[in-house]
Amino acid sequence: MNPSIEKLHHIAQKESRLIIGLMSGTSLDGLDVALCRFSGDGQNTEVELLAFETMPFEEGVKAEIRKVFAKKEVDFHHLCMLNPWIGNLHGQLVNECLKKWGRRAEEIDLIASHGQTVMHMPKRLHKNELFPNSTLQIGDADHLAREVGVITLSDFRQKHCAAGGEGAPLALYGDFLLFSSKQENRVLINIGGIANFTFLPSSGDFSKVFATDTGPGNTLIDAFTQKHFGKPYDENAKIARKGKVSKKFLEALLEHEYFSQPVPKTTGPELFNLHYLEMAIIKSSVNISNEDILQTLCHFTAQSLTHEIKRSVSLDSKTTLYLSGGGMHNPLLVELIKQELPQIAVEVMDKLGVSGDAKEAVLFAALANETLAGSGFISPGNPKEQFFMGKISLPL
Ligand SMILES: Nc1ncnc2c1ncn2[C@@H]1O[C@H](COP(=O)(O)OP(=O)(O)OP(=O)(O)O)[C@@H](O)[C@H]1O
Ligand SMILES: CC(=O)N[C@H]1[C@@H]2OC[C@@H](O2)[C@@H](O)[C@@H]1O[C@H](C)C(=O)O
Repeated sequence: MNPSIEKLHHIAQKESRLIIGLMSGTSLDGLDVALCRFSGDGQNTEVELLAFETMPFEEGVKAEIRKVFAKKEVDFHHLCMLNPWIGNLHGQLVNECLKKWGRRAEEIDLIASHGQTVMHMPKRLHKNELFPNSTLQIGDADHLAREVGVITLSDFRQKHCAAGGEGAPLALYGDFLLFSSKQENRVLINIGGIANFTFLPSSGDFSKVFATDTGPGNTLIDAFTQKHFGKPYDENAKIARKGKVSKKFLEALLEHEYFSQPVPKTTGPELFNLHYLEMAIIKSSVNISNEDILQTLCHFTAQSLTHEIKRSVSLDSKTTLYLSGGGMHNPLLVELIKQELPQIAVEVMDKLGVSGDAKEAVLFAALANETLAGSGFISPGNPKEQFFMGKISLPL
């Protein structure tokens, strides 16, 4: 038997497994690397976050990714070369983390790699009946597996699409396994480039659990700050706080069919980008300062998120909201979210034992744990069918 397959079989049966979860999101700030210890599977899954790092991308790396990121037309040669290059790069960053943590590759059972999303094209966006929901993550996992010398699971979103979903938000599955509670209904909000939330009812009934993207998280705030203020993001909303909200511009931003479509739904910077922003400025025919624009963009993120929560979840005193993702460090955004949901307790994910910055990387590790040792998840297209996510790359 192939020794790697034998090893995989052994790992699946172990009492506990060391899994490294990797996430590189739409903000392109860096690679999130979470070292987790898992035991059990399904609703008996237990996770301990042993170490976490965000390994920042150098400017040159960001520039190479931006050449293809969410672009309708790209240099195909470049895309082809980026795929193995990012796989190797992620591998090197994992090796740096292992060194920092004083761990050897041989101790790690598995890597769960999300890769870098470069295009997300669900049917609701491409509107072409000939083609299915589609999404593309690059950073080839064979290269990553060889670079680190650890079996790697990757490309989780394809199976979700193949099974009838849009390929996101996959947070649904990990959130259900790791953070369900019998004591309270939970709304787990993640504000990355795109914002999303998962609703976990205290009944534990999976048929009532859902997750959806809600619109932009930080993506427009970041893109606008980069273009007009030459900074990667508006730290602590310092610039936005100098401006005031423009009602007309906000209304124009909120005027898109996406916001009235039923949940679950996904989106990305393919829709919410600087072009979208410029169109909204033209539509609202306002003459506002860059500071006003940033202030209004914070309102846009907060309102699209909270409107969707209010529309699709019946909120009561037994509901707590937990924040994760980089946007939870934006004090203005958090203030606005709280204002929109005055009756609901708002906490940070850290309260549930996993740091809000690490959550998404931990989630992919949880998906890998389930693929290896569990009985799978209920398929998005057929509630009677179980499905598993992730492809296997062997280092040898
Ligand atoms: N102190 C802060 N003040 C304001 N914004 C902040 C702060 N810290 C982080 N952010 C925001 O968080 C972003 C990074 O968020 P995160 O790492 O969750 O994104 P991501 O994982 O790339 O996104 P996604 O979940 O959409 O894939 C930054 O680009 C910035 O907009
Ligand atoms: C296609 C893609 O990469 N989508 C990301 C992105 O970032 C946030 C939001 O948009 C979410 O849908 C998803 O990531 C998280 C981890 C998810 O699948 O739950």
